[in-house]
Amino acid sequence: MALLNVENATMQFGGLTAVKDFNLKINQGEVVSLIGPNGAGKTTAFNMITNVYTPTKGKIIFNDIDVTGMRQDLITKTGIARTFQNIRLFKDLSVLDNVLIANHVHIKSNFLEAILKLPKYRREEKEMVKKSLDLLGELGLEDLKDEKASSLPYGKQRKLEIARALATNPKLLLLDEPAAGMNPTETDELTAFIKEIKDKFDLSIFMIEHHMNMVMSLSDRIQVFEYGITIAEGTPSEIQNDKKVIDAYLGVTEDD
Ligand SMILES: Nc1ncnc2c1ncn2[C@@H]1O[C@H](COP(=O)(O)OP(=O)(O)OP(=O)(O)O)[C@@H](O)[C@H]1O
Repeated sequence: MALLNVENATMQFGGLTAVKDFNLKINQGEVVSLIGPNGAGKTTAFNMITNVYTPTKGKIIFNDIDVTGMRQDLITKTGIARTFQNIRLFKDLSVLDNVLIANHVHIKSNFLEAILKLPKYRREEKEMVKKSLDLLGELGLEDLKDEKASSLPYGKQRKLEIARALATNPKLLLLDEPAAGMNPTETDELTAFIKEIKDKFDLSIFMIEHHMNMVMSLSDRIQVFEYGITIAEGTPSEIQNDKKVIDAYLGVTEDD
């Protein structure tokens, strides 16, 4: 059984069908990318998987669990983490605090134990700080731990956002346009970073991205959306040579 199975997921907003009969399988260790013109429904597909929107039809099965319509924090606990098109950080908090907050999804102490700072909570908190520092170390961000998130250069903010996602111990990482706003050098660096974390953390990845060099170099498979419908799927070379895709998208994209 694939790690992620999306079966006929459909999302309607009033009279608009943003995504229709979306089917996707991602196996353990695979990188799958979703491409398509602006407004094709890519982010909506992510939003159905993470239940920002509950699909109007269809199912999302992750790791043999039906997560369709499940509370977002519980979906995170099953092992799905995501980043957003527009970076979402606690801008006034430090790098370390940003990761610590994400880590709290796994805290076991109850509310009272936390409020009263009972020994169990204090012990857990100490472990969380250590885990967060270790993670920052593995990602090469440890030196920045005390910096305010908003003071980091853009590329580092992206990495911090990914670090926050990794702090929840995901099996599947969803990246929504991770290279948005990056120049070719930054994009290459991010591509290498994603390859590195994929291996280090044993991840499967589902990514939306417009930078075609990055998509082609990272993806095992690519799925193409147009007007909420899958018009093609295949390996990078199959997609690059698909006439429908060239007409709908590749021919007109602003590439790097
Ligand atoms: N909450 C919503 N309510 C109504 N319509 C929505 C909502 N979210 C998305 N849509 C519509 O669904 C369609 C798909 O949007 P979506 O953001 O998923 O596209 P996208 O492929 O991610 O685009 P982009 O590349 O520009 O991010 C668009 O027509 C959009 O206006």
